[in-house]
Amino acid sequence: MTRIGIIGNAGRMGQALATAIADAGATASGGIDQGGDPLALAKQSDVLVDFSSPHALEANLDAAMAANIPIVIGTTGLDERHHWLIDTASDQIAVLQTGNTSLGVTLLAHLVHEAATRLGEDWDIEIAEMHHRHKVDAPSGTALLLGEAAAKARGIDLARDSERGRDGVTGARARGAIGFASLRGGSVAGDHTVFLASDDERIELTHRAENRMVFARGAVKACLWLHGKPAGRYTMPQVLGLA
Ligand SMILES: NC(=O)C1=CN([C@@H]2O[C@H](COP(=O)(O)OP(=O)(O)OC[C@H]3O[C@@H](n4cnc5c(N)ncnc54)[C@H](OP(=O)(O)O)[C@@H]3O)[C@@H](O)[C@H]2O)C=CC1
Ligand SMILES: O=C(O)C1=N[C@H](C(=O)O)C[C@H](O)C1
Repeated sequence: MTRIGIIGNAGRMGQALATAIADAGATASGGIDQGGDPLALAKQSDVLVDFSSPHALEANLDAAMAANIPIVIGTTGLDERHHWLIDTASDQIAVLQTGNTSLGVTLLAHLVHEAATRLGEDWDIEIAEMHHRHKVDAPSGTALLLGEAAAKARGIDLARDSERGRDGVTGARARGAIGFASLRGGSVAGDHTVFLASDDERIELTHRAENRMVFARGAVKACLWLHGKPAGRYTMPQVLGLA
């Protein structure tokens, strides 16, 4: 039985992961929260799964490398340095990082890529997301992942060509930009809509997570798939056979 160590154990995702691990016939080898020892956890695990905080990422990657085991990173709010750390670690161990581990969002990203490839720049792309009142980062990791799918299809640089947090007299939207809007409230597990808006018509591609088990099941699938894989940076489409 694959032993999965949970980082962010007592959190909302940590609790969902415990259920998903048992449902999949794997074993939770233990779990840590803030102040816990990721290396001790890694030494008693076959794979780590991290749904905690960006502040924890470096120590978690170091622990996975020291124990020579793979790690699945679901934590969002990552910046360029975090991605550099992940790229560096993936020279040594198998790493999978994604803003959303659900099957539905993984497929949605494919659909967004397809739509953005086929529709020209006169179709404006806007991404709206809504999450529960406790969420601390915006835009969501999923919104950024969907934005990346659209940007890749259009051959643009998302960091340069996006419009985030409009407020006041912002001027008209820039042609070709990808816009983001974030709502927070209640207990919403995660809703995302990608709007493709042209003159006189509009397409809306939406995913709604009804609860966190969709993320937890996908994350456990990723853990089981990653166990035994050589060093490298892997993706959810690979895990789910959609690549
Ligand atoms: N990729 C995906 O599919 C999904 C990603 N997420 C992301 O996962 C993350 C966690 O979400 P959620 O479970 O809702 O958040 P919670 O706030 O409920 O849980 C976070 C957990 O991480 C722990 N934690 C904080 N800092 C550290 C640290 N330095 N080392 C170890 N553990 C730490 C917290 O412990 P303590 O209470 O002691 O601080 C807490 O138990 C977020 O970034 C969220 O966006 C969420 C859902 C799906
Ligand atoms: O914080 C959450 O809850 C979620 N975070 C992820 C994100 O930032 O996209 C995934 C999911 O939408 C839930």
